[in-house]
Amino acid sequence: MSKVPVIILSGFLGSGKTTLLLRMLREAADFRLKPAVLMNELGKQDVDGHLLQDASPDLLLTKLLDGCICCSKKSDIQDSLKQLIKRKPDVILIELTGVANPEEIVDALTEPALLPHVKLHKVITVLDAENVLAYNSIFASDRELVHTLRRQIEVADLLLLNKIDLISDKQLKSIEKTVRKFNHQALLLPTTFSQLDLDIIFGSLQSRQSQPPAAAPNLNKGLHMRAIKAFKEPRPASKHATSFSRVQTLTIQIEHEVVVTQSLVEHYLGKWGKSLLRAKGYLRIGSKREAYLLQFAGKRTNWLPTAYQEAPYLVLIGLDLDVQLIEDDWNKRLIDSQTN
Ligand SMILES: Nc1nc2c(ncn2[C@@H]2O[C@H](COP(=O)(O)OP(=O)(O)OP(=O)(O)O)[C@@H](O)[C@H]2O)c(=O)[nH]1
Repeated sequence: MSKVPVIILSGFLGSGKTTLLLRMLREAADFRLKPAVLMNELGKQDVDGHLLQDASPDLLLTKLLDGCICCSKKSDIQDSLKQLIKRKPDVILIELTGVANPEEIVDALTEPALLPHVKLHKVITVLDAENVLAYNSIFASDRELVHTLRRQIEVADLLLLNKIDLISDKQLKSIEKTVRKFNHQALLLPTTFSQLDLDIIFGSLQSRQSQPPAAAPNLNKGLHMRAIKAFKEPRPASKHATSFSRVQTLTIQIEHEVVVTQSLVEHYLGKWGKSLLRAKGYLRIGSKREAYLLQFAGKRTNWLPTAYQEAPYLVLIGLDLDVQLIEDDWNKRLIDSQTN
């Protein structure tokens, strides 16, 4: 079965994520797409879930309430997504809480139970144009939050600079300049009420329904909207790079009998510098062939003994990774280590 594309919607509280999601649900049918939604809210009360259900009564919707899935509810992501996948959606939309780091969710998609079933399509970050420049000073005492807000911008494939009805042209220019310092590659669209031509998001997706997908209609031709930088889909570099996102995931499958050393793996991971955001995997280490769970984050590598018995593998998550180069480098190191 082909992997279900996943679109992650991130952005600070009140920026316009649900407004965008509602729009996407309303227009998905025009692209012959059956979407499913995983919704995460910080509170126990499910306000946005009701809005979605009202707008789209047959919606495949799962909610994770009362906590951010990138920390306390991480273990629930798998179960929720598996439930949705069973219902055979064409695309899964995940709306994060305003304080979530989208990287963490990309990471969760690479867990063994999900990796064969889902692939990242895009990370979309919605920014509140009226407030985005003030966040750094407002939250100066909370470095983690400032970091999270910056990562929401840095890893996005599409940035909506929303609520531009509330700012002047001069402010808009200044925000564009600042945002571009953190992400010069994403498509950056100024919007009001998260209105954009959804062909940008849905256009490359295929319906799983039997009928061939129709040419995607350009529903928003009349919108006053401009792309600040021409959008260029990254070309898949190898069979692994099936994502249309800048955040790429490379899975290296390793033969059962292959044994590696910790230093080989650590040198290998260290080579990719800032472009490597995260790595993890299950590997057999040393002459005793002991199984270890590898966790690499923030340039630190941790090894934990594990009872994992399946075939070893290594997952790398990074920004604009040269997947072919990384794959070739691994194979070369492996051959060198086995022949020495
Ligand atoms: N003036 C103005 N208001 C907007 C715009 N986009 C959204 N809003 C309003 O801003 C409020 C918050 O929008 P939501 O879409 O719920 O924002 P959110 O990011 O989902 O918020 P959280 O669920 O708190 O994270 C709502 O009242 C929207 O109607 C816009 O472009 N301009």
